[in-house]
Amino acid sequence: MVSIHEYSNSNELATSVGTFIVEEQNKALKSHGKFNVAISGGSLIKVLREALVNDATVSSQVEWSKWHIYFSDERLVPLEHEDSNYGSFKDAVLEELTRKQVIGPVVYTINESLVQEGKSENEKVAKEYESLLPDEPFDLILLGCGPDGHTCSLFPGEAHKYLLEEKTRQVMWCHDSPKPPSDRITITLPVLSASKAVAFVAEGSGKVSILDEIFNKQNQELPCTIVNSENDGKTRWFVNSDAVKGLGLKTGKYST
Ligand SMILES: O=C(O)[C@H](O)[C@@H](O)[C@H](O)[C@H](O)COP(=O)(O)O
Repeated sequence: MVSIHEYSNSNELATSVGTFIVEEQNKALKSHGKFNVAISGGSLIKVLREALVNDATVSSQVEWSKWHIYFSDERLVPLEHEDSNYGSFKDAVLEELTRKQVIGPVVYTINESLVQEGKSENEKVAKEYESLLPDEPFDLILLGCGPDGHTCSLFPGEAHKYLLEEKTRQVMWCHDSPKPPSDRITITLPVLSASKAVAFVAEGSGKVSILDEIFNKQNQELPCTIVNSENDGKTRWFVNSDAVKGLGLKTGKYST
């Protein structure tokens, strides 16, 4: 069963996400001495800042030097561009670690020089990024949920079916993303299915109707529903009360 953890307050939600991440970190360190985690862009990054940097209890337990951080999807723009997921994560978290003189994680970015060469290099960017992925399954993949039910840069609809149907490649690319910017890379469903744990974070009243589609109507055309179905038992959703208002879902707090 997919667990849904609901919080009325955003700080409480962030603390809970942070506690969960530390728990997964500790399991990974015990089993293989490092923590391989993939993160998404969008509002998740603000939650990560709150959870892993601002929250004193959680941040004191994060062993950053043992983290290997990848991006579950990345926008194909220069790393300093305001749309770059790496850039947002750097501004929100990495710079703060530098300021505090914390030994930081290893962070795997796209090859920026290929991005500058333009769309013709998208496939190469994806292939190179795939070659950086860990040999073993991810310990944790952290996801967001778009208002159309996309996650990573796996979008619903005919035009993007090829992304969902990919069975061999671990990283795919697209040049017509419905959410700007248009050119992106994304990990694929087999990578999500292999991951030891998967967690979504979704906040705000703007998510109610898509969460209704995902959880109540179980719309199997939606990437988020597919991830839930393929990863049943190891998937958690951290939501705030506004995002699930009136949906009648069975929710409970996360506990270790
Ligand atoms: O790079 C991206 O755009 C993301 O990885 C994307 O999949 C995001 O997680 C969702 O669109 C949810 O975004 P919000 O949490 O901001 O709604």
